[in-house]
Amino acid sequence: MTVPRAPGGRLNALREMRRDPLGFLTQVRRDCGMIAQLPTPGPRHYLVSDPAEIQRALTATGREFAKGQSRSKDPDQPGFQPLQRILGQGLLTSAGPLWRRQRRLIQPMFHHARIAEYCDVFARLAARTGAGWRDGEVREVHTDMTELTLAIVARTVFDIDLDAAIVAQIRQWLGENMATARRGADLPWMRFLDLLPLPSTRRWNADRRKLDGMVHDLIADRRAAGGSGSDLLSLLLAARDAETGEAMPDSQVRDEAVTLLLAGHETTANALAWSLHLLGTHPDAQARLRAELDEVLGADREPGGQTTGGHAAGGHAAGGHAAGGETTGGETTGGGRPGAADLPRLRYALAVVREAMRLYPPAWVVARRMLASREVCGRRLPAGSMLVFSSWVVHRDPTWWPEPESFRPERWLETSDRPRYAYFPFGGGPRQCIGNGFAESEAVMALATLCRSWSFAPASTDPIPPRPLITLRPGSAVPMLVRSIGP
Ligand code: HEM
Repeated sequence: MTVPRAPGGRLNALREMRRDPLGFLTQVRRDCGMIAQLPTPGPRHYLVSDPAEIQRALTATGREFAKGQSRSKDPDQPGFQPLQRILGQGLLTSAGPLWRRQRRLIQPMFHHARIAEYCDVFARLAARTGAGWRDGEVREVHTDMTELTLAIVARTVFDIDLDAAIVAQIRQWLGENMATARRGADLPWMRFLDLLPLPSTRRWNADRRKLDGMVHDLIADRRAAGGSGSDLLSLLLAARDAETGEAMPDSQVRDEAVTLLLAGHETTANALAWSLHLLGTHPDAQARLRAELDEVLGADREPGGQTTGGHAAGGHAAGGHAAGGETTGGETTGGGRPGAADLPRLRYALAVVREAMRLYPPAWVVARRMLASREVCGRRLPAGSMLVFSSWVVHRDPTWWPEPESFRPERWLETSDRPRYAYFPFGGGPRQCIGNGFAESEAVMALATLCRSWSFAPASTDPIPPRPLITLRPGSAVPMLVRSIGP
């Protein structure tokens, strides 16, 4: 049985896929069913939308699937992935024994007990973000959430401050280079543009050199200080090869550090920005969340996350005016701030985060290369084929989700017999996101802290289109009117 192809002729389909990837993939699923061949040049790409097949591929532990495009059938060879150009051989993009060793080494940073320790930092830094706001002003919350999540990962994983130059450099890199980073993702020949002195390539190279220099300075500082802390850099610097006893080369430490700084904040920032947008456009859900926060954290609160000392976070107001919600700078004094012990009871808050990631999955597509010929959805596919799993498509598939386009956090509090892999924002199997538990706790803590002291309403009626780059970002500013909630 042949696999259906995206209709409309290959060139037209390719143009459409590049113009509107989300709409195109959704249409292909609708027209062709659970499996369809995509119009990409080079190795064959198949869109697979059956949760059982997605589970089979992602959770396979043998030598059947690998990450990245390549002609190689060796699972230890990392194939091409656009992100390698910035992340090198870090955890996200490496393969084989290197990946296994590094995953074992880094995993303890993300153990449950460790995340519980981080919860206080999540809430404290979220309160600091709120402390920089004024009652009645319009905030661009995607920028605010990006600064917050970057500060969180910098503090928890690296023990460095938001004000550090490297944090500013990462922010600049992300702002200016994300489109270049995706170069070659679906048109392999575009990778050769890297060899031409285009302005985008020159900017990319200059920014990358700057970023590398900063990471190497950070490594040198940590090494000079004895590297005995419990943060990731100290852990990587202290690691010794079991056979040779050698330390990890600085280039590997650099790749892991940049991977975690990048993978650890961009995705969560998107999840939080979409969550606030959805709460703003669904006042009932926002009211229900606030009722849960009052019940779990107590009704006493400080208006607008009022603060009492130190320095408030700088911010990105999108206009508006100051009116009350005074800050005197610094860390908030508490006022019923959530902690790790509250997490199990913040069920609606978690439901909001999960529902936001269902509708706007930050990692909207995951792919695997087949190392051997096999049957997928009843069709035999050749070795070397790329299977493409789009959480955007599956998370909105009416086969699994009643009213798929509606924002309904309640669905996460109901029992359901939908297949496990009808929802896979963090991927699955051995290469599942290492920051899965970290990200969910962080998002719940941040949302609980902010929504406890502030209400959110959209400041514009313009719809916010999703922008599918490497992550699914809001395609425009997300301006929200923030109002301080009195005690
Ligand atoms: C809402 C937030 C997040 C989402 C949606 C997300 C999503 C994902 C997905 C889908 C993958 C698997 C990719 C694949 O199989 O090809 C992944 C891997 C990864 N993520 Fe996340 N992530 C999030 C937050 C984080 C955080 C907070 C960190 C670290 C602090 C992190 C670090 C990583 C790393 C290192 C990998 C590679 C793991 C490996 O291959 O062993 N992520 N993430």
